[in-house]
Amino acid sequence: MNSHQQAPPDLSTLVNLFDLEPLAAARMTTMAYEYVASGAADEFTVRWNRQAFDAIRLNPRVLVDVSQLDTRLSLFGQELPYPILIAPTAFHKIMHPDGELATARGAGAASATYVISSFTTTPLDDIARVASGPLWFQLYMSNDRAYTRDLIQHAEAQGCRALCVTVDTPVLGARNRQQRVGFALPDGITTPLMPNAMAPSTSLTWHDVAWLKSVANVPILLKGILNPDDAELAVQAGVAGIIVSNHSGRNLDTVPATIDALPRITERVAGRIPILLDGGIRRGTDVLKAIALGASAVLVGKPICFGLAYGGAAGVTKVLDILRDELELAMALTGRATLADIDESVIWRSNR
Ligand SMILES: Cc1cc2nc3c(=O)[nH]c(=O)nc-3n(C[C@H](O)[C@H](O)[C@H](O)COP(=O)(O)O)c2cc1C
Ligand SMILES: CC(C)CC(=O)C(=O)O
Repeated sequence: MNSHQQAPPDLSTLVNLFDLEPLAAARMTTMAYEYVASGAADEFTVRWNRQAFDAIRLNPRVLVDVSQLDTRLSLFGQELPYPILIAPTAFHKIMHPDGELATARGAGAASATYVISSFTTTPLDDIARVASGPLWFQLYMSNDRAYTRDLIQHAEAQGCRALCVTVDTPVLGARNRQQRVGFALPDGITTPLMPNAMAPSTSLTWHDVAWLKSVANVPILLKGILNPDDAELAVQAGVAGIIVSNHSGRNLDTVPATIDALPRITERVAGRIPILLDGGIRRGTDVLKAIALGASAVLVGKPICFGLAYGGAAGVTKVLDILRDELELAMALTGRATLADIDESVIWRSNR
Protein backbone atom coordinates (compact mmCIF):
# COMPACT_ATOMS: atom_id res chain seq x y z
CA MET A 1 0.00 0.00 0.00
CA ASN A 2 1.27 3.50 -0.72
CA SER A 3 0.65 6.47 1.49
CA HIS A 4 -2.27 7.64 -0.63
CA GLN A 5 -4.12 4.40 0.02
CA GLN A 6 -3.51 4.66 3.75
CA ALA A 7 -4.93 8.15 4.06
CA PRO A 8 -8.22 8.10 5.95
CA PRO A 9 -11.29 8.22 3.74
CA ASP A 10 -12.58 11.70 3.07
CA LEU A 11 -16.26 11.31 2.44
CA SER A 12 -16.74 15.05 2.06
CA THR A 13 -15.10 14.89 -1.36
CA LEU A 14 -17.77 12.52 -2.65
CA VAL A 15 -20.40 14.31 -4.67
CA ASN A 16 -21.96 11.36 -6.49
CA LEU A 17 -21.85 7.59 -6.62
CA PHE A 18 -19.66 7.43 -9.71
CA ASP A 19 -16.84 9.21 -7.85
CA LEU A 20 -16.79 6.41 -5.36
CA GLU A 21 -15.69 3.46 -7.45
CA PRO A 22 -12.06 4.52 -8.08
CA LEU A 23 -11.68 5.61 -4.45
CA ALA A 24 -12.97 2.24 -3.27
CA ALA A 25 -10.93 0.31 -5.83
CA ALA A 26 -7.73 1.84 -4.46
CA ARG A 27 -8.50 0.34 -1.04
CA MET A 28 -9.62 -3.11 -2.17
CA THR A 29 -7.64 -6.20 -3.06
CA THR A 30 -7.74 -6.94 -6.76
CA MET A 31 -9.77 -10.03 -6.00
CA ALA A 32 -12.38 -8.18 -3.97
CA TYR A 33 -12.64 -5.40 -6.52
CA GLU A 34 -13.06 -7.81 -9.42
CA TYR A 35 -15.67 -9.76 -7.45
CA VAL A 36 -17.76 -6.64 -6.82
CA ALA A 37 -17.27 -4.78 -10.07
CA SER A 38 -17.62 -7.55 -12.60
CA GLY A 39 -20.56 -9.01 -14.43
CA ALA A 40 -21.05 -12.14 -16.48
CA ALA A 41 -19.44 -12.89 -19.82
CA ASP A 42 -19.13 -9.79 -22.01
CA GLU A 43 -20.96 -7.54 -19.53
CA PHE A 44 -23.53 -6.31 -22.04
CA THR A 45 -26.27 -6.39 -19.42
CA VAL A 46 -24.08 -4.53 -16.94
CA ARG A 47 -23.69 -1.70 -19.44
CA TRP A 48 -27.33 -1.79 -20.55
CA ASN A 49 -28.50 -1.39 -16.96
CA ARG A 50 -26.89 2.05 -17.03
CA GLN A 51 -27.48 2.99 -20.64
CA ALA A 52 -31.19 2.29 -20.34
CA PHE A 53 -31.57 4.72 -17.43
CA ASP A 54 -29.52 7.32 -19.26
CA ALA A 55 -31.71 7.02 -22.37
CA ILE A 56 -34.90 7.88 -20.50
CA ARG A 57 -35.67 11.58 -20.59
CA LEU A 58 -37.72 13.43 -18.04
CA ASN A 59 -40.75 15.62 -18.56
CA PRO A 60 -40.85 18.16 -15.74
CA ARG A 61 -43.74 20.28 -14.50
CA VAL A 62 -43.17 23.80 -13.15
CA LEU A 63 -44.90 26.03 -10.64
CA VAL A 64 -45.80 23.12 -8.40
CA ASP A 65 -45.44 23.62 -4.66
CA VAL A 66 -42.50 21.40 -3.76
CA SER A 67 -41.75 23.03 -0.42
CA GLN A 68 -42.86 19.87 1.44
CA LEU A 69 -41.33 16.86 -0.26
CA ASP A 70 -42.57 13.54 1.06
CA THR A 71 -40.61 10.41 0.14
CA ARG A 72 -42.27 8.09 2.66
CA LEU A 73 -43.91 4.85 1.71
CA SER A 74 -45.51 1.87 3.32
CA LEU A 75 -44.26 -1.54 2.19
CA PHE A 76 -45.42 -4.89 3.58
CA GLY A 77 -46.67 -3.15 6.68
CA GLN A 78 -43.37 -1.35 7.23
CA GLU A 79 -42.98 2.43 7.06
CA LEU A 80 -39.94 3.51 5.05
CA PRO A 81 -38.75 7.14 5.05
CA TYR A 82 -37.60 6.82 1.43
CA PRO A 83 -37.81 4.13 -1.26
CA ILE A 84 -34.18 2.94 -1.39
CA LEU A 85 -33.01 -0.32 0.20
CA ILE A 86 -29.65 -2.06 0.42
CA ALA A 87 -29.58 -5.00 -2.01
CA PRO A 88 -28.21 -8.27 -0.69
CA THR A 89 -24.54 -8.67 -1.54
CA ALA A 90 -22.22 -11.43 -0.38
CA PHE A 91 -18.92 -11.43 1.49
CA HIS A 92 -18.73 -7.95 3.07
CA LYS A 93 -15.59 -8.83 5.01
CA ILE A 94 -13.60 -8.94 1.77
CA MET A 95 -14.62 -5.30 1.26
CA HIS A 96 -14.01 -4.01 4.79
CA PRO A 97 -12.69 -5.69 7.94
CA ASP A 98 -15.90 -4.82 9.82
CA GLY A 99 -17.93 -6.47 7.07
CA GLU A 100 -21.68 -6.74 7.55
CA LEU A 101 -21.50 -5.02 10.96
CA ALA A 102 -20.40 -1.83 9.21
CA THR A 103 -23.11 -2.23 6.59
CA ALA A 104 -25.76 -2.64 9.27
CA ARG A 105 -24.50 0.39 11.19
CA GLY A 106 -24.36 2.46 8.03
CA ALA A 107 -27.85 1.40 7.03
CA GLY A 108 -29.20 2.23 10.47
CA ALA A 109 -27.67 5.70 10.41
CA ALA A 110 -29.45 6.32 7.10
CA SER A 111 -32.71 4.71 8.28
CA ALA A 112 -32.52 2.26 5.40
CA THR A 113 -33.58 -1.36 5.21
CA TYR A 114 -30.66 -3.75 4.85
CA VAL A 115 -31.29 -7.01 3.00
CA ILE A 116 -28.68 -9.43 4.38
CA SER A 117 -27.23 -11.96 1.93
CA SER A 118 -27.31 -15.70 2.65
CA PHE A 119 -23.58 -15.38 2.00
CA THR A 120 -22.98 -13.01 4.89
CA THR A 121 -19.52 -13.33 6.39
CA THR A 122 -20.88 -12.33 9.81
CA PRO A 123 -23.40 -14.32 11.88
CA LEU A 124 -26.94 -12.93 11.82
CA ASP A 125 -27.14 -12.48 15.58
CA ASP A 126 -24.09 -10.21 15.52
CA ILE A 127 -25.60 -8.13 12.72
CA ALA A 128 -28.94 -7.93 14.53
CA ARG A 129 -27.19 -6.72 17.66
CA VAL A 130 -25.73 -3.63 15.97
CA ALA A 131 -28.61 -2.90 13.56
CA SER A 132 -30.77 0.10 14.32
CA GLY A 133 -32.70 -0.05 11.05
CA PRO A 134 -34.94 -2.76 9.60
CA LEU A 135 -33.35 -6.01 8.41
CA TRP A 136 -34.61 -8.32 5.65
CA PHE A 137 -33.04 -11.62 4.65
CA GLN A 138 -32.08 -12.85 1.17
CA LEU A 139 -32.45 -16.58 0.84
CA TYR A 140 -30.56 -18.94 -1.40
CA MET A 141 -32.60 -22.10 -1.08
CA SER A 142 -30.79 -25.39 -0.86
CA ASN A 143 -32.27 -28.75 -1.74
CA ASP A 144 -32.14 -29.59 1.94
CA ARG A 145 -35.53 -28.43 3.17
CA ALA A 146 -34.77 -28.97 6.84
CA TYR A 147 -31.72 -26.75 6.47
CA THR A 148 -33.68 -24.10 4.59
CA ARG A 149 -36.50 -24.18 7.16
CA ASP A 150 -34.00 -23.72 9.99
CA LEU A 151 -32.37 -20.84 8.15
CA ILE A 152 -35.69 -19.07 7.60
CA GLN A 153 -36.64 -19.52 11.24
CA HIS A 154 -33.22 -18.28 12.34
CA ALA A 155 -33.56 -15.17 10.16
CA GLU A 156 -37.03 -14.51 11.51
CA ALA A 157 -35.85 -14.99 15.09
CA GLN A 158 -33.12 -12.41 14.47
CA GLY A 159 -35.78 -9.91 13.42
CA CYS A 160 -35.64 -10.11 9.63
CA ARG A 161 -38.96 -8.73 8.49
CA ALA A 162 -39.09 -10.07 4.93
CA LEU A 163 -37.54 -12.85 2.89
CA CYS A 164 -36.14 -12.15 -0.57
CA VAL A 165 -35.84 -15.51 -2.28
CA THR A 166 -33.37 -15.31 -5.14
CA VAL A 167 -34.74 -17.21 -8.12
CA ASP A 168 -32.38 -16.15 -10.91
CA THR A 169 -29.38 -18.23 -9.83
CA PRO A 170 -29.95 -21.96 -10.39
CA VAL A 171 -26.28 -21.80 -11.41
CA LEU A 172 -23.85 -18.90 -11.37
CA GLY A 173 -23.20 -17.04 -14.60
CA ALA A 174 -20.00 -17.16 -16.65
CA ARG A 175 -18.09 -14.79 -14.44
CA ASN A 176 -14.95 -14.51 -16.55
CA ARG A 177 -13.36 -11.69 -14.59
CA GLN A 178 -13.75 -13.64 -11.36
CA GLN A 179 -12.29 -16.68 -13.10
CA ARG A 180 -9.30 -14.69 -14.30
CA VAL A 181 -8.36 -13.59 -10.79
CA GLY A 182 -9.16 -17.02 -9.37
CA PHE A 183 -11.72 -15.58 -6.98
CA ALA A 184 -11.78 -17.33 -3.61
CA LEU A 185 -12.48 -16.22 -0.06
CA PRO A 186 -9.29 -15.31 1.82
CA ASP A 187 -8.30 -17.51 4.74
CA GLY A 188 -10.21 -16.66 7.87
CA ILE A 189 -13.32 -15.34 6.13
CA THR A 190 -16.24 -17.73 6.23
CA THR A 191 -19.95 -17.77 5.42
CA PRO A 192 -21.61 -19.06 8.59
CA LEU A 193 -25.05 -19.53 7.03
CA MET A 194 -23.70 -21.35 3.96
CA PRO A 195 -21.02 -23.52 5.49
CA ASN A 196 -20.52 -25.55 2.34
CA ALA A 197 -19.46 -24.10 -0.97
CA MET A 198 -22.53 -22.90 -2.85
CA ALA A 199 -24.37 -25.93 -4.16
CA PRO A 200 -26.90 -24.18 -6.34
CA SER A 201 -30.39 -25.58 -6.12
CA THR A 202 -30.88 -26.38 -9.77
CA SER A 203 -34.13 -28.20 -9.09
CA LEU A 204 -36.10 -25.30 -7.54
CA THR A 205 -39.57 -24.81 -9.05
CA TRP A 206 -42.81 -23.02 -8.29
CA HIS A 207 -43.78 -25.97 -6.03
CA ASP A 208 -40.99 -24.90 -3.70
CA VAL A 209 -42.52 -21.43 -3.49
CA ALA A 210 -45.70 -23.00 -2.11
CA TRP A 211 -43.58 -24.84 0.45
CA LEU A 212 -41.71 -21.62 1.37
CA LYS A 213 -45.01 -19.91 2.00
CA SER A 214 -46.01 -22.68 4.38
CA VAL A 215 -42.78 -22.21 6.32
CA ALA A 216 -42.22 -18.45 6.42
CA ASN A 217 -44.01 -16.11 8.78
CA VAL A 218 -42.79 -12.95 7.06
CA PRO A 219 -43.60 -11.59 3.57
CA ILE A 220 -41.86 -13.44 0.73
CA LEU A 221 -40.49 -11.59 -2.29
CA LEU A 222 -39.11 -13.35 -5.36
CA LYS A 223 -35.89 -11.70 -6.46
CA GLY A 224 -34.77 -11.96 -10.06
CA ILE A 225 -37.94 -11.69 -12.13
CA LEU A 226 -37.57 -10.33 -15.69
CA ASN A 227 -40.37 -12.04 -17.59
CA PRO A 228 -43.99 -10.84 -17.24
CA ASP A 229 -45.17 -14.47 -17.36
CA ASP A 230 -43.06 -15.21 -14.29
CA ALA A 231 -44.42 -12.07 -12.63
CA GLU A 232 -47.91 -13.47 -13.24
CA LEU A 233 -46.93 -16.85 -11.76
CA ALA A 234 -45.49 -15.03 -8.75
CA VAL A 235 -48.81 -13.30 -8.18
CA GLN A 236 -50.63 -16.63 -8.61
CA ALA A 237 -48.25 -18.24 -6.15
CA GLY A 238 -49.35 -15.68 -3.59
CA VAL A 239 -46.02 -14.09 -2.79
CA ALA A 240 -46.05 -10.63 -1.24
CA GLY A 241 -43.85 -8.96 -3.84
CA ILE A 242 -41.28 -9.33 -6.59
CA ILE A 243 -37.93 -7.77 -7.31
CA VAL A 244 -37.27 -7.08 -10.96
CA SER A 245 -33.57 -7.84 -11.19
CA ASN A 246 -30.93 -9.22 -13.52
CA HIS A 247 -28.51 -9.70 -10.64
CA SER A 248 -26.55 -6.65 -11.82
CA GLY A 249 -25.71 -8.53 -15.04
CA ARG A 250 -23.77 -11.16 -13.07
CA ASN A 251 -25.69 -14.20 -14.24
CA LEU A 252 -27.15 -14.33 -17.75
CA ASP A 253 -25.49 -11.82 -20.04
CA THR A 254 -27.60 -10.09 -22.74
CA VAL A 255 -30.85 -10.11 -20.77
CA PRO A 256 -32.34 -6.62 -20.88
CA ALA A 257 -31.79 -3.78 -18.48
CA THR A 258 -34.18 -4.05 -15.57
CA ILE A 259 -35.69 -0.63 -16.29
CA ASP A 260 -36.49 -1.87 -19.81
CA ALA A 261 -38.14 -5.02 -18.42
CA LEU A 262 -40.16 -3.10 -15.83
CA PRO A 263 -43.03 -1.57 -17.87
CA ARG A 264 -44.36 -4.91 -19.14
CA ILE A 265 -44.13 -6.41 -15.68
CA THR A 266 -45.93 -3.42 -14.19
CA GLU A 267 -48.66 -3.83 -16.76
CA ARG A 268 -49.09 -7.54 -16.07
CA VAL A 269 -48.98 -7.27 -12.29
CA ALA A 270 -51.50 -4.43 -12.47
CA GLY A 271 -51.04 -3.31 -8.90
CA ARG A 272 -51.78 -6.70 -7.32
CA ILE A 273 -48.45 -6.84 -5.45
CA PRO A 274 -45.62 -4.34 -4.99
CA ILE A 275 -42.76 -4.45 -7.48
CA LEU A 276 -39.22 -3.54 -6.44
CA LEU A 277 -36.35 -3.08 -8.87
CA ASP A 278 -32.57 -3.16 -8.81
CA GLY A 279 -29.77 -2.97 -11.36
CA GLY A 280 -27.79 0.12 -12.22
CA ILE A 281 -29.44 2.58 -9.85
CA ARG A 282 -26.79 5.27 -9.40
CA ARG A 283 -28.71 8.57 -9.50
CA GLY A 284 -31.76 10.02 -7.84
CA THR A 285 -33.25 10.41 -11.30
CA ASP A 286 -32.89 6.62 -11.75
CA VAL A 287 -34.99 6.09 -8.63
CA LEU A 288 -37.58 8.55 -9.95
CA LYS A 289 -37.69 6.75 -13.33
CA ALA A 290 -38.14 3.34 -11.70
CA ILE A 291 -41.01 4.65 -9.59
CA ALA A 292 -42.58 6.33 -12.61
CA LEU A 293 -42.55 3.02 -14.46
CA GLY A 294 -44.17 1.08 -11.65
CA ALA A 295 -41.63 0.25 -8.94
CA SER A 296 -42.57 0.93 -5.33
CA ALA A 297 -38.94 1.02 -4.26
CA VAL A 298 -35.45 0.21 -5.48
CA LEU A 299 -32.39 -1.56 -4.14
CA VAL A 300 -28.74 -0.65 -4.60
CA GLY A 301 -25.91 -3.19 -4.73
CA LYS A 302 -22.49 -2.23 -6.02
CA PRO A 303 -22.39 1.35 -4.71
CA ILE A 304 -23.05 0.05 -1.20
CA CYS A 305 -20.12 -2.37 -1.58
CA PHE A 306 -17.91 0.48 -2.74
CA GLY A 307 -19.11 2.78 0.04
CA LEU A 308 -18.32 0.03 2.53
CA ALA A 309 -14.88 -0.55 1.04
CA TYR A 310 -14.01 3.12 1.02
CA GLY A 311 -15.50 4.37 4.26
CA GLY A 312 -16.97 1.50 6.30
CA ALA A 313 -20.27 2.31 7.97
CA ALA A 314 -19.94 6.01 7.16
CA GLY A 315 -19.35 5.16 3.52
CA VAL A 316 -22.55 3.12 3.39
CA THR A 317 -24.49 5.96 4.99
CA LYS A 318 -22.98 8.44 2.56
CA VAL A 319 -24.10 6.42 -0.47
CA LEU A 320 -27.65 6.30 0.82
CA ASP A 321 -27.65 9.99 1.77
CA ILE A 322 -26.43 11.02 -1.68
CA LEU A 323 -29.06 8.95 -3.47
CA ARG A 324 -31.82 10.13 -1.16
CA ASP A 325 -30.82 13.79 -1.62
CA GLU A 326 -30.69 13.31 -5.38
CA LEU A 327 -34.14 11.72 -5.38
CA GLU A 328 -35.49 14.76 -3.52
CA LEU A 329 -33.81 17.08 -6.00
CA ALA A 330 -35.28 15.12 -8.89
CA MET A 331 -38.74 15.30 -7.32
CA ALA A 332 -38.52 19.05 -6.73
CA LEU A 333 -37.22 19.71 -10.22
CA THR A 334 -39.88 17.59 -11.92
CA GLY A 335 -42.64 19.10 -9.77
CA ARG A 336 -43.53 15.90 -7.91
CA ALA A 337 -43.96 16.46 -4.18
CA THR A 338 -44.82 12.90 -3.18
CA LEU A 339 -44.00 9.41 -4.47
CA ALA A 340 -47.64 9.07 -5.56
CA ASP A 341 -47.13 12.08 -7.83
CA ILE A 342 -44.36 10.27 -9.71
CA ASP A 343 -46.42 8.66 -12.43
CA GLU A 344 -45.70 7.81 -16.03
CA SER A 345 -46.26 11.39 -17.12
CA VAL A 346 -42.84 12.28 -15.73
CA ILE A 347 -41.28 10.24 -18.57
CA TRP A 348 -40.72 12.20 -21.77
CA ARG A 349 -42.46 10.58 -24.74
CA SER A 350 -41.13 12.04 -27.96
CA ASN A 351 -44.40 11.40 -29.84
CA ARG A 352 -46.58 13.28 -27.34
C1 LIG B 1 -20.79 -8.01 -5.11
C2 LIG B 1 -22.20 -8.48 -5.30
C3 LIG B 1 -22.65 -9.56 -4.58
C4 LIG B 1 -23.97 -9.99 -4.71
N1 LIG B 1 -24.42 -11.00 -3.91
C5 LIG B 1 -25.73 -11.36 -3.99
C6 LIG B 1 -26.24 -12.34 -3.11
O1 LIG B 1 -25.55 -12.88 -2.26
N2 LIG B 1 -27.55 -12.66 -3.24
C7 LIG B 1 -28.37 -12.08 -4.18
O2 LIG B 1 -29.55 -12.42 -4.25
N3 LIG B 1 -27.90 -11.12 -4.99
C8 LIG B 1 -26.61 -10.76 -4.92
N4 LIG B 1 -26.15 -9.76 -5.73
C9 LIG B 1 -27.11 -9.03 -6.60
C10 LIG B 1 -27.70 -7.82 -5.85
O3 LIG B 1 -28.58 -8.23 -4.84
C11 LIG B 1 -28.49 -6.90 -6.78
O4 LIG B 1 -29.42 -7.66 -7.52
C12 LIG B 1 -27.62 -6.09 -7.73
O5 LIG B 1 -26.34 -5.86 -7.21
C13 LIG B 1 -28.27 -4.75 -8.05
O6 LIG B 1 -27.60 -4.08 -9.06
P1 LIG B 1 -26.50 -2.93 -8.80
O7 LIG B 1 -25.35 -3.60 -8.18
O8 LIG B 1 -26.21 -2.46 -10.18
O9 LIG B 1 -27.11 -1.89 -7.93
C14 LIG B 1 -24.84 -9.34 -5.63
C15 LIG B 1 -24.36 -8.25 -6.38
C16 LIG B 1 -23.06 -7.82 -6.21
C17 LIG B 1 -22.59 -6.63 -7.00
C1 LIG C 1 -21.86 -16.16 -3.57
C2 LIG C 1 -22.68 -15.68 -4.72
C3 LIG C 1 -23.72 -16.71 -5.10
C4 LIG C 1 -23.34 -14.37 -4.36
C5 LIG C 1 -23.99 -13.71 -5.52
O1 LIG C 1 -25.17 -13.79 -5.70
C6 LIG C 1 -23.20 -12.92 -6.45
O2 LIG C 1 -21.98 -12.88 -6.34
O3 LIG C 1 -23.82 -12.32 -7.34
